[in-house]
Amino acid sequence: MAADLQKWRRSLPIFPARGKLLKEIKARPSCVVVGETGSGKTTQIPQYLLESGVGTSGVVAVTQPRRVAAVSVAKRVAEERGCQLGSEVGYAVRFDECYSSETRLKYMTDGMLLREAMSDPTLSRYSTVILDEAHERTVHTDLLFGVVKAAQGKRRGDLRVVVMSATLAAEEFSLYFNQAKVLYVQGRQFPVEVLYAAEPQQDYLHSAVVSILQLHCSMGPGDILVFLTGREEIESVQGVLRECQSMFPSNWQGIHVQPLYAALPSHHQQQVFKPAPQGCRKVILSTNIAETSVTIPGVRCVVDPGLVKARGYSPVVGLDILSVQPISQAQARQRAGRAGREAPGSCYRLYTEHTFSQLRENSEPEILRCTLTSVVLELLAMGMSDLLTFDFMTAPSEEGLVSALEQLCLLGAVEGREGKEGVRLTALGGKMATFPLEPGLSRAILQSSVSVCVSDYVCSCDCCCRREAAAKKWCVWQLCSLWTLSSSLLPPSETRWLLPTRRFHSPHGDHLTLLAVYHAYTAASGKKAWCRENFIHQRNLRAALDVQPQLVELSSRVGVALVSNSDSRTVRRALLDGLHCQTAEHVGGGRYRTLSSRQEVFIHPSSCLFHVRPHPPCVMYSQLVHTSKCYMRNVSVIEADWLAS
Ligand SMILES: Nc1ncnc2c1ncn2[C@@H]1O[C@H](COP(=O)(O)OP(=O)(O)OP(=O)(O)O)[C@@H](O)[C@H]1O
Repeated sequence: MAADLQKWRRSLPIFPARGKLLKEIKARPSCVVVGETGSGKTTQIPQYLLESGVGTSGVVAVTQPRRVAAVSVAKRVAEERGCQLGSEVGYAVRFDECYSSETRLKYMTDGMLLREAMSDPTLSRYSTVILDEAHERTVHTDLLFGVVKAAQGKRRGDLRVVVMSATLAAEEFSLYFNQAKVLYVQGRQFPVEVLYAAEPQQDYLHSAVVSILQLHCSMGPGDILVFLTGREEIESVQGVLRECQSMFPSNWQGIHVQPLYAALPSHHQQQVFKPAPQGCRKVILSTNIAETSVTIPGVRCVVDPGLVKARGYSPVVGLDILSVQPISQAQARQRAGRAGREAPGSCYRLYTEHTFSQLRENSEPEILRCTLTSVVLELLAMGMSDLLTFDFMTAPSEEGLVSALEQLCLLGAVEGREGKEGVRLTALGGKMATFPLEPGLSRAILQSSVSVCVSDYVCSCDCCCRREAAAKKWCVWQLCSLWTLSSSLLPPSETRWLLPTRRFHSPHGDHLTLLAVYHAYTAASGKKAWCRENFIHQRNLRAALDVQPQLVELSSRVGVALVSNSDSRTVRRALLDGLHCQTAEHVGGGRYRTLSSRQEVFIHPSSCLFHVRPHPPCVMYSQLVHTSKCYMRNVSVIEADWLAS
């Protein structure tokens, strides 16, 4: 096996360029590598560096925009090197780490490296930082550009930076890193035939289902990867396929569906990399998290409806809204690239060639289209008190920065002059930055820990967490751990009202419903059977619980005692401390208006408050999603007079 893999490595398009790449990369502090998808950038360049001895002077970090890619690529590279994952090759993603003092090559999400930079701005542990999939321009990658450049400019002249991109538009990266040399890797591994719809499709979900069924009947061996926009769509397509299978078992029995989306816990995501059961064809229904870096073994065909759910800042609401948008041409190429990784493949675009030509070439940098509250908190935690001097590759708008500062001021995280210069992080802000959560959630945890003190004891270990739950104590921090995976814990919205989980519905809303599910699960004796009966994903719930000890540890690191509360009211008030900008009042007929911007919003059908009558007069929510209307997700009832205090 190891010998086969070595042969395979030598057959990759990047291999002939190995010597030249190493020479160029080692000769200069920064360079940009551009290569087609599948040429071998992500898996091979870090190994070449390791083999040339670079890892001995410090760890080689490779950043990825997404968890699933960081974990799956680390596994693959460990396999290619014949080592155990966590030894020479490891990974670090939010709430899941697998590396040791032996690790020389670490795949990590861009967010994780940024967190390390907060306590170690010169990244002293690393000899080389490889910023992969740079063309995606996630907020965290953009911030890392500034962080590594600043580190090189200070005491780390020896820090080597490699920016890797699959698009030819490398000039911007080169200019930013002081005219860094651009190295081109020729060739892709296998051809991918791209086919377009002859006419625009009215209903892309219907077209996706039809394409899957037709391909299943007509194509040879190989798996199918379908890009959809979110969990709801994935589950509805999965449902339709299941119905087809039960109605026409002889035709469709061989289809083995695997969902893949960000809120699925890591181990669940990793299932898609396993082969389909004997005699079956894997059909992977995925969001855009499978778009870059990942190789899903067996995939020969991609179905691409050309859409993505992305967040965008709404100046009207003053918050990010998730909505479905057309992808860019670069994304479409990345998607097609997933089909030609192990053999020639094909990609069915469910839109016309004309539509493709109208798509924007590259995605707009995320930093230009999201709220900057977390970004500003992270920058301040890294000691960048003058936001105007931060060397952004693409600077966000001044209004965006000011509005983020205002939000952080309201959350008690910053103090100082009104404006962008000379602001300081408060002690609370410093603690908030320690948690890898939205600033509002961190604030809620800290607030409940400090002032909501009806606790009977202080929790400091994992088994305490379970005792708290058994005693049905309400803990904001436990809730936050569930929240990180809330969208994958409960059954899909359209069936939720018919299911036994309905009995956990709290009249106070979704946050306490989640806690009620958690309490019932903890108290259940046969947990597996309980989850089956209640349509709860046990592994997802366990993954959420695994987050708890980490929150406990982070809290003790900032000198905070996590406490429990005996009533749900106190928990909601603590949550409101973090979410007070995300509140709305009922104005009649199920219509709500946000208190900050008077935007019209509705309770999402997945919420346990959706059917509640009369409508709660005042609510807080954790997210806005725009589909046919603007919906609030994860909604809880609050009392209007709490807002005044
Ligand atoms: N988990 C895996 N299983 C099987 N083959 C793999 C796996 N990961 C990578 N490969 C093989 O290695 C090749 C190179 O992958 P790599 O991720 O390094 O390419 P890349 O140039 O970084 O592409 P992209 O930008 O699309 O990620 C793939 O085309 C595939 O053939």
